[in-house]
Amino acid sequence: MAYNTQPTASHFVNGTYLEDTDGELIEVVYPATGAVIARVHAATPAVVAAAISSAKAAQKEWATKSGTERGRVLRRAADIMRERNHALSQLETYDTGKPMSETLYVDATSGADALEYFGGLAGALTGEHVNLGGDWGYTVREALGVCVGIGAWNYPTQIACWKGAPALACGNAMIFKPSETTPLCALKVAEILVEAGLPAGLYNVIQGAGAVGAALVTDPDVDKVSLTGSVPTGRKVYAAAADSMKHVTMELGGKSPLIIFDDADLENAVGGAILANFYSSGQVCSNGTRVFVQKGIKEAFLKRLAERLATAKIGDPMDETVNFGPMTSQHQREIVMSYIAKGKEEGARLVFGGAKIEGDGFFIQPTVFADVKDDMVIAREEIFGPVMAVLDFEDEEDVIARANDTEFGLSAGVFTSDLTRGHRVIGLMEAGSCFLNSYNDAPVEMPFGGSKMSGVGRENAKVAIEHYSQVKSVYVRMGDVESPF
Ligand SMILES: NC(=O)C1=CN([C@@H]2O[C@H](COP(=O)(O)OP(=O)(O)OC[C@H]3O[C@@H](n4cnc5c(N)ncnc54)[C@H](O)[C@@H]3O)[C@@H](O)[C@H]2O)C=CC1
Repeated sequence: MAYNTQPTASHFVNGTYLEDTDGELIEVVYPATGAVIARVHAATPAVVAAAISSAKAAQKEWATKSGTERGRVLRRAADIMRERNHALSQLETYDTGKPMSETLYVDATSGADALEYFGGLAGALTGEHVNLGGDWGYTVREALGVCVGIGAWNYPTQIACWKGAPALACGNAMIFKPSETTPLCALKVAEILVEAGLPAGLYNVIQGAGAVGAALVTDPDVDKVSLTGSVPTGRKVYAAAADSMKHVTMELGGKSPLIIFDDADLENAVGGAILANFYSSGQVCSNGTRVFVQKGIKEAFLKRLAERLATAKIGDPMDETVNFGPMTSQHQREIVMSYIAKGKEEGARLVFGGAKIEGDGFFIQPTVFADVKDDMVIAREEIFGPVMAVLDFEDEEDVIARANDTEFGLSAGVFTSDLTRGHRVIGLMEAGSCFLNSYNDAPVEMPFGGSKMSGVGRENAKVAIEHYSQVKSVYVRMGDVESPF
């Protein structure tokens, strides 16, 4: 099977597709060709209200079901996603431009993993008994209510599931607003959940840009907001949510360090640096874009990196042998090109790529700058594209200080064959998601998220349950009440 790129309607609310053509038109562009492949409309206030009221109405009953019952629905949805992986991957490729060689293995697959994992966990959610010496207490893990998920454009299916699965497992409803750049795949997630038996209203998808996101974040009936996006948007959303004391999860940007010591296995270090910079054409929040390479291995590293980059197959993302696709939007390509120009202007040494690939799609060559200095713009700001900055270092203590000298704290990686040193250095990294002799793995069993300006809270793993539920404590007195009056 293959999905139509044009969805049945723009939104999915209360168990079914919903259209309101009064909303602003959003054209969906296939990044590999620049062709318009679908048209949707931003949610009007009426659509936002319908999404919130249906979520609110459905959530109460959902929360009364046993975890096992809720989990069963999520696990069924995971199975359906896996059965339709090819069609979902194709749609994700149309939406994002990421090559099929990635989407077939990472996007719907990772979404299904989250549904399966939290589906399995749902039945195990319990409170605690607390012995108070005669009296006693217990705790109950309760749902928060109506949760809002707001997504970025790089992993639309995955983000829709990483937020939806723990929310639903805990007994919440979820209203998901995809990025206006990639609106298609979340609708399929909603369709599949309903097919798997999810009652209407519990997973709604509405389209739109920042204004629709802001309308959701400020609605008094919304109890929690989980955003995946940039730091500037995170600041706005966090502030807006604070006004009514909503719970938040913030998965924001980064400028993560990858430290390569000269005793590292060269092939693995080069492979790690490639995964840390060029997967999804560099549009990955956790990318290790500041690659600190110890002097002794530097020339060998750069030589082997260039050799391996020259074998990247760039082109039609639907061709399953292609492994490097376009940027997701024309706008993002312009941003990345301006950073490449800045790198040249600041005197970094361009050792690979650096140019647009002419044609209708939004392609850029994988790009590497060497001799980058810590204060250069390309070493300080998140580029969100295929641009690696290689920085030199000699001393362990020095590189730790430099790696941590950033407002971000999403990820960090270390390559070394000295495991004692590896753990010592990783232990000192100010980052939420770290990698030792690896980079960018994101299994659902591991927490994912950042420290410092890169975020608040964690997605995935058992810890996500803490962010989609709250604890009620109940004190039980076994004797008489002693009061002063
Ligand atoms: N830490 C993580 O897990 C990840 C973080 N990211 C980060 O996302 C960014 C790239 O994604 P973009 O879509 O360009 O980010 P963005 O910040 O421009 O937009 C993110 C989402 O927020 C919405 N939005 C914008 N203004 C809003 C407002 N005032 N109120 C509510 N919602 C609003 C947008 O419509 C979009 O859905 C990068 O900084 C990247 O590092 C991306 C993927 C994963």
